[in-house]
Amino acid sequence: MGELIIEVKDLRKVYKIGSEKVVALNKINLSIYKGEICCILGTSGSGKSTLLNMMAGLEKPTKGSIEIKSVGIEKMTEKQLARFRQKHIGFIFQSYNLLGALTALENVAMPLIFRGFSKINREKLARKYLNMVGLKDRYKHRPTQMSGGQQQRVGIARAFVGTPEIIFADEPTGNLDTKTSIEVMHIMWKMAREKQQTIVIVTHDPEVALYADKVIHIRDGDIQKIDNRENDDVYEKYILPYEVQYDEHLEDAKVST
Ligand SMILES: Nc1ncnc2c1ncn2[C@@H]1O[C@H](COP(=O)(O)OP(=O)(O)OP(=O)(O)O)[C@@H](O)[C@H]1O
Repeated sequence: MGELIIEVKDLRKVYKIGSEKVVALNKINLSIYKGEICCILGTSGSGKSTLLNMMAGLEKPTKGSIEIKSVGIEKMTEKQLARFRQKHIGFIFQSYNLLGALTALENVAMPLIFRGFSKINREKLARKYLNMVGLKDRYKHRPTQMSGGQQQRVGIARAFVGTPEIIFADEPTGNLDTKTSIEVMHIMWKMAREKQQTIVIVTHDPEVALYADKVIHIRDGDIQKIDNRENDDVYEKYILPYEVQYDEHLEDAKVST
């Protein structure tokens, strides 16, 4: 089965609003292995974001445990958590969360500051990752000068640039049209596979879940079922055909110029 990277045991989260209790997660048990592309799929209010936030150590559970690389993160202090996240985790957000005053290059280079890279190496790596997401000609652009799809590609480059072992993505295609969503899923899939990184994606969109090796169906705070797919299956069904189509477009472009 490979190396266990995230293990969630008997996880429960109850929010209290005044005298009312909302059970956001009931009793979640879950194992995620190194290199898996996972989707947490469910409708609005099912508990997806709560689960992701707890796996990322952004919220504390009411009960239960979360182990990442065999370390119980629910027991860590805020300072330990911050260091742990900087070292092992990348984030991708629905609304991109880029810094508006910075260029694409500066946004991507940002996580490398905390990892102790020199300025020259930060910029070199940031350029490499912007090239990988197809933004070779956008280094100097600021977020407002880019489309949503381009901004999310900057977000992806920023999440991957420090080669974290785990990437958490909360509705990464939530603000994008279908064509751009496919593009973004394609890029994330390829980048994660290249270095055997693990991705956990929260989504309400079954089309996004098509790219996952593991789909965790969640409803009313409970896991309904978990579907596992063969890695090659996703590649042959969704990645390869997209590349063939993309290459054809390139060929067309060559012929017409
Ligand atoms: N900070 C909070 N305080 C009180 N209740 C909360 C809080 N966060 C989430 N909830 C409740 O917990 C339940 C699960 O919410 P959660 O945001 O995890 O669902 P979701 O599946 O991510 O939905 P969405 O896609 O709409 O974000 C919901 O009933 C929600 O109202």
